[in-house]
Amino acid sequence: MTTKILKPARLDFHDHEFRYQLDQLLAWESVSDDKVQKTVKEIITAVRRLGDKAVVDYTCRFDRLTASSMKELTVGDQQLQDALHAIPDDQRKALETAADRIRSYHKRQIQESWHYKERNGTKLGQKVQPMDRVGLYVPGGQATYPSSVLMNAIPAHVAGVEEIVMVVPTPDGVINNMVLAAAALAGVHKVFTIGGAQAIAALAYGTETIPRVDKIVGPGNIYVATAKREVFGQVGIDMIAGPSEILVVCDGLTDPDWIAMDLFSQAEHDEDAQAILVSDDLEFLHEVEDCMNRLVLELERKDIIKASVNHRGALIHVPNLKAACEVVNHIAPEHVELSVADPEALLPHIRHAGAIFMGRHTAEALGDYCAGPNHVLPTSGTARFSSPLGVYDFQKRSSLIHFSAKGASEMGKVASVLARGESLTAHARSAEFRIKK
Ligand SMILES: NC(=O)c1ccc[n+]([C@@H]2O[C@H](COP(=O)([O-])OP(=O)(O)OC[C@H]3O[C@@H](n4cnc5c(N)ncnc54)[C@H](O)[C@@H]3O)[C@@H](O)[C@H]2O)c1
Ligand SMILES: N[C@H](CO)Cc1c[nH]c[nH+]1
Ligand SMILES: [Zn+2]
Repeated sequence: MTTKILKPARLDFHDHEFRYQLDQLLAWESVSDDKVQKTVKEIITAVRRLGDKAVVDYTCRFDRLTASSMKELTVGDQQLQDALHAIPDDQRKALETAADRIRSYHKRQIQESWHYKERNGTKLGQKVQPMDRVGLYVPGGQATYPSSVLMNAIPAHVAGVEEIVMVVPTPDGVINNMVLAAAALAGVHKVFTIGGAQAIAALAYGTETIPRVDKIVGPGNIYVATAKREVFGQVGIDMIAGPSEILVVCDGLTDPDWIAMDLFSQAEHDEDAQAILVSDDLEFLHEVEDCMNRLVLELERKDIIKASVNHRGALIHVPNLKAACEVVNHIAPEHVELSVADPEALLPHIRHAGAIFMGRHTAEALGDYCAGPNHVLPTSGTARFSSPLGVYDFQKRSSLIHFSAKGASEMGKVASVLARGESLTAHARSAEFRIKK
């Protein structure tokens, strides 16, 4: 008998410790890890004090480079265009197809300015405008992500952002041409080959070379996520998009090989990634575990998958699919696959998930690349209050208020009473000056 290398946790909905066991598995300790926070704070302080020099030093240390100035970490326009021409035809076509689909999906998210007029001529509304300058974080530590370039940059472009600055780490100095080609295709304006907390700090505070941005978006590892949380307030951020997660709900009738590989598709991102299968068919859970143990041997990233599945993976037995939806809502996963005969019937019960993949044929991997919706999604339960990255993340709103003389006189009386109730007499008198005598 061969020993199984993958041993995901086995949980049972009816076990009296089920909630406790599940919460233990969900805790992503590293986010609040004191050591990570200390490191990130030190990096941010150094970048604020020393600018480019600190960015270059940390980049050399963490990405194993030998650069001596930011010039060596800056990618010029010509290099982006060269990369676009250098990649093989099939890669260029796939990037273009994905870009077209992402663009056409995101165009539907554009928010327009609006206003209305009251009877006395007063006009009220909201002016929607793009941000001036945004920073895109494209991860690059353990894998390269041309798809994340498209997912970050296209919505920014559709929103009309004037300047799009991208950062991407290049460990050991290896630059991925497809990443640069995607940046050229998506209309990124500036690219720096830096990553981690030093890149986030540079975008948030600016350095001699790196312009300070208004908002930083994009996924990343614990250092990136912790740094984004730390600089929030100085700049806007989109969400905490950390290690990838997949939760598959299956009625036991999908090919177990498909389900095993769907789980691996997210486990292979990161040792901290999380892959969970929930089913009302106990026999099917055993079958999937066997498939996982057979298929993992064929995969290049088996070590990462092993760490992810054995530390954070789970096979959960539930009494029925309604209970499966309760589990989904408790976890609020980044991705949920409804691999069941009638996904529409389950949909009304799903309240919290970054993206919902409907039916046996909808592999989550399609959403990662080319379905059209964004793959930058809330993780670690934050789908309870966060949404996918979208055009709305790159637009901001200002209220519009234009009183007619009659409107100012009428509302002046209301404001006066409220202001005096707050003992703010300058407010009251400012409103009262406009009341018709
Ligand atoms: N949620 C999403 O939308 C989404 C999309 C794509 C990827 N992801 C996730 O993004 C993450 C990418 O992580 P990654 O590591 O591959 O790349 P990354 O670019 O996020 O991190 C690499 C950087 O981390 C920093 N770093 C590494 N070790 C460090 C240390 N000991 N001290 C200080 N800094 C250190 C370095 O500066 C390095 O450049 C994965 O977890 C993946 O699952 C999420
Ligand atoms: N699954 C990731 C989001 O969690 C996105 C991605 C990019 N490439 C492959 N997958
Ligand atoms: Zn993925």
